Amino acid sequence: MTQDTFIPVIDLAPAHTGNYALVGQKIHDAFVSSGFCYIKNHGIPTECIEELKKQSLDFFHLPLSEKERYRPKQAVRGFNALNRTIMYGAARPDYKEFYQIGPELSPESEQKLPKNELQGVNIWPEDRPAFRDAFLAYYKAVAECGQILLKAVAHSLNLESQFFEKKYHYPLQRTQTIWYPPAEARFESEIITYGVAPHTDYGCITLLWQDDTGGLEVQNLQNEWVSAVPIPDTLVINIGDLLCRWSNDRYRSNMHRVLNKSGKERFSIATFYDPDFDAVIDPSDLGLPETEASHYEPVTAGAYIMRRISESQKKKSA
Ligand SMILES: O=C(O)CCC(=O)C(=O)O
Ligand SMILES: [Fe+2]
Repeated sequence: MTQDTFIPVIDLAPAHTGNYALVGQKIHDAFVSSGFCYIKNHGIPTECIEELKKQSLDFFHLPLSEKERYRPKQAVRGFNALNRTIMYGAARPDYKEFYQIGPELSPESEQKLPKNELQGVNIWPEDRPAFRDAFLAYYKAVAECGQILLKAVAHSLNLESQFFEKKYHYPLQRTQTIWYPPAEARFESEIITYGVAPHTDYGCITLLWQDDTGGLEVQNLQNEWVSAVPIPDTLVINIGDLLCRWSNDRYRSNMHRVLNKSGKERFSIATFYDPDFDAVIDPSDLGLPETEASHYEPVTAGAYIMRRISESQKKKSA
């Protein structure tokens, strides 16, 4: 299998006009093998991406003491400095800085949900309204793309196209702009310092925009690392452990990592587009044939994601 077929480029254009079948078939083929694809015609305007990139790089280039004013009070929202986060199982913290925002619920919606740490308000640099505007514009645009994509994913699993919509009333959407500083010297020691250490994502679906630097690598079926080379005007899409579980292991949540060997800074925007906190994730929803047992008990999306986050924190302090 060549790299092109391992991480195929899928045109989302038909799905924008309601034709999910064609896109769904291609998504199915990608998600059963690599769990990754690129999508073109994702619908997010180039200016929207470029503006968030500009605003974010301006922010990341500020002195650390200035950025630290926006460090998280809760739910990892705001600015997270280098060495702040460590991937589960990793020897060292990730060599990246990131700024994260999440959903802000109306008081009525908040009341409907159990109190949880993923809820909260976003943190914004008060003197940078253009940063906030760019972030929120992208947040909305990428959610629209996510909704269309999920209709195609529903089709790919022989589910009605509204299947995911019903589980995404107030989605757990976390969007991060990520800055990987130039890091050549980091390869001299025997323990590699990853931009992001090898991992699978926790949730359902990840939509990633990456600049032209390169560095994202995905494990192939022989457990070798292959580059997810930057392709202009595309997003990289991958599934996480929760959709793998929901699909009763039909779809693969694949290992990936970031190694910024370029000697230059790298910039990406990751969106973890996950269901409602109280959405029940049950493989039986697929309408499994009698001969196929469900591999997993039902679990709520929020409980599952919180458990994965806290397990990772336990390993960090162990
Ligand atoms: O920045 C990237 O290319 C990927 C980041 C990633 O895999 C993650 O944050 O989970
Ligand atoms: Fe990831």
